[in-house]
Amino acid sequence: MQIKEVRAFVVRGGGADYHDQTEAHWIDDHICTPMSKYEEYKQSRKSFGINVLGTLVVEIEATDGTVGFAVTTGGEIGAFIVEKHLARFVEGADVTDIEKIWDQMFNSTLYYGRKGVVLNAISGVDLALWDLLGKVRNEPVHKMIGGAVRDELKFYATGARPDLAKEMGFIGGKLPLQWGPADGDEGLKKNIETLAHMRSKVGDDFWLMFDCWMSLDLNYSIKLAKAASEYGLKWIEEALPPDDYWGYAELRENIPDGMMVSTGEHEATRWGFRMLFDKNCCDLIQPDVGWCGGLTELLKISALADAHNKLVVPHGSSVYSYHFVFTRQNSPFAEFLMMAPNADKVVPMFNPLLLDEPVPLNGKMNISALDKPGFGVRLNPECELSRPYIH
Ligand SMILES: C[C@H](O)[C@H](O)[C@@H](O)[C@@H](O)C(=O)O
Ligand SMILES: [Mg+2]
Repeated sequence: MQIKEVRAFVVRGGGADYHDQTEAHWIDDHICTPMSKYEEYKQSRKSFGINVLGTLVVEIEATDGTVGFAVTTGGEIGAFIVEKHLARFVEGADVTDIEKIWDQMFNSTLYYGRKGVVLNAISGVDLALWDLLGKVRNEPVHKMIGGAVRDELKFYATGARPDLAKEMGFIGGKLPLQWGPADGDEGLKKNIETLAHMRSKVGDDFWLMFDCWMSLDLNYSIKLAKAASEYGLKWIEEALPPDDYWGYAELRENIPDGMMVSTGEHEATRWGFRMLFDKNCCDLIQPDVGWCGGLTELLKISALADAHNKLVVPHGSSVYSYHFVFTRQNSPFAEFLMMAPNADKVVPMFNPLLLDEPVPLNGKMNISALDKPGFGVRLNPECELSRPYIH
């Protein structure tokens, strides 16, 4: 069956650009970033533009009227790339031409893409193609990529309240790091006090992790890891900027035994992840399927990781990662981002953009929750989309 049309829309306020929150929210409350060295950008990540892109919605319609769609972070820039550049490789192709379309999208944008928002746009088209194929074949995506290797998936929760996450049945809690090098030893002490306080509330067996969101330097990362090991930190996440492969390799050589180094959510393509493996940067990679190149590329990244004995736990991206994680032996658990403003209840991750978006119940999800064609979700008609470019 042929593809008739590709359409790219934008929408603000949560959704796939989950940092784009309109009200007070833990995810924008004094979280340490590479911009935290600037006082004016310390309190709020929105102040330096973490939510500047907004959500990109990609719709792909087949000649029989079936429509597949996907959402990712990309906004108007992403819509421009989809409509003005990528659409030409999709329209007129067969719904099964997923590999060829990916290769043409990647190679045609190589002169200005390779990573970042171009790969977000490619990922959005790729995920929409998988959704369309599933709807045409009346199959959930997980059944088209090898089938589930487990009936139940366990989740850890990312958010400000690991203590509440434990009560909700999650296997662990990932805390956003709040103080960085600019806050000196005083700030490092506060980070450890937060960890110690949470450890006292959750007991010894519940996983606790720090998400450092690219904000540290190597010396600080090693000091933080060593101090945090007393409180059983399971992994230190994205401590350094994504391109500092050398720093990650040195961090991994110097962290306490038993602690893991994770990174990858802002990495893209099999080549980017090969660098992480070849330089021994990490124990666990966290590609975002909406940013790394889509499902077609994540399958390649996952196989490479498996050959290097690395775990693949995708950065939280709702149904787009759940279908994948269920089908991979080296993806034994998943991330769930707590998108309630106080991290005190479970709400759909891409709220309010998707209808039928499954969420973990008691920290777990059964494969039956994904038994709908494609990725099994619908766009919320109450979310007003706009189409900034038409090709
Ligand atoms: C909580 C972190 O600061 C980020 O907001 C989050 O998007 C990401 O790093 C994660 O791993 O969930
Ligand atoms: Mg992270």
